[in-house]
Amino acid sequence: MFNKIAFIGAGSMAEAIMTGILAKGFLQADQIWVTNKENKERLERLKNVYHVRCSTDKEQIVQGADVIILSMKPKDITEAIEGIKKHVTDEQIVVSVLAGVSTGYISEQLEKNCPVVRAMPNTSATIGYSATAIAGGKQAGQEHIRLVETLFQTIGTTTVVEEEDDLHTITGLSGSGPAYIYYFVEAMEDAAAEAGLKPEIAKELIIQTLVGAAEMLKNSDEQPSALREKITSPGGTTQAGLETLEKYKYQEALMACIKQAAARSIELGSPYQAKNDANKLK
Ligand SMILES: NC(=O)C1=CN([C@@H]2O[C@H](COP(=O)(O)OP(=O)(O)OC[C@H]3O[C@@H](n4cnc5c(N)ncnc54)[C@H](O)[C@@H]3O)[C@@H](O)[C@H]2O)C=CC1
Ligand SMILES: O=C(O)[C@@H]1CCC=N1
Repeated sequence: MFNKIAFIGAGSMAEAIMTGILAKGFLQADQIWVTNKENKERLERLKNVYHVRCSTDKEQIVQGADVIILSMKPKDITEAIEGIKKHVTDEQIVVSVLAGVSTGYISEQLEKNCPVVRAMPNTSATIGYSATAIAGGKQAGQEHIRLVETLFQTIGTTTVVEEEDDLHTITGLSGSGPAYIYYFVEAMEDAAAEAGLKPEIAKELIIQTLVGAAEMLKNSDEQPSALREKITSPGGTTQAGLETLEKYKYQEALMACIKQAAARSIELGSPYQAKNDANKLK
């Protein structure tokens, strides 16, 4: 399906995606080409660990790639596109995993008619468990979106959204989401340690509790609130715990967290809106 994929940006997200692709055998290592801004040591490491092709020669990276994955920070998008645009053709699919930046801006900077697709994965891609949301830009047809879905399905699930602007909320929800879970686990570990539990015992119990709750959410027809109520015996331990969370406004804090992350996505993308962007922020 794809003969060559080019990553422009060689950071943690690019690494997570390429790890997933390689683990699934979707592409061979020598079909994955990677470049970054100027960190040759980092490219050398990726080459040694994953046996992918690394180069600082942008033409060599981009030429003949079926898909070009933009995976730099939003602030670097303009310079990165400047570095590759003369090598990009209308036949290539450009995929951006950048928070906030619109497909319209990317098309405008590329000065090409190639399809641009925006994807928001998360780092669980590393083990094939990303929840990736995808939205097509103006030049992207259903066939391009489907091809991009096929690619991202190697690193987890894909969900196509009609409204590109929904990706801001999604970034705050599932793009950043794993970090909130890890933060939550840090607190559980600290609480266990303070109470004198051995870290390895606590870790095993915490992880299985998370996996079990996730599987319940996935497999049960019941709402999260109903599942919660089943655990909460009147006057019991769970009630005591939940009341404490309520006292600390836990739900309010989490909702504010997701809203703030989404607002930050809008903010990060705001310098990079296309002049004539149908997807311009309302
Ligand atoms: N880390 C995460 O969990 C997620 C990140 N993202 C998005 O992925 C993107 C990358 O994030 P990370 O991998 O965490 O960042 P990172 O800082 O680890 O990596 C960024 C990479 O871009 C390269 N770069 C910078 N300027 C460049 C240029 N002009 N030409 C070529 N390469 C250039 C850097 O050298 C570096 O290799 C961001 O836009 C972020 O919004 C999306 C979903 C999840
Ligand atoms: O923190 C960030 O900006 C990126 C986007 C989603 C996850 N990490």
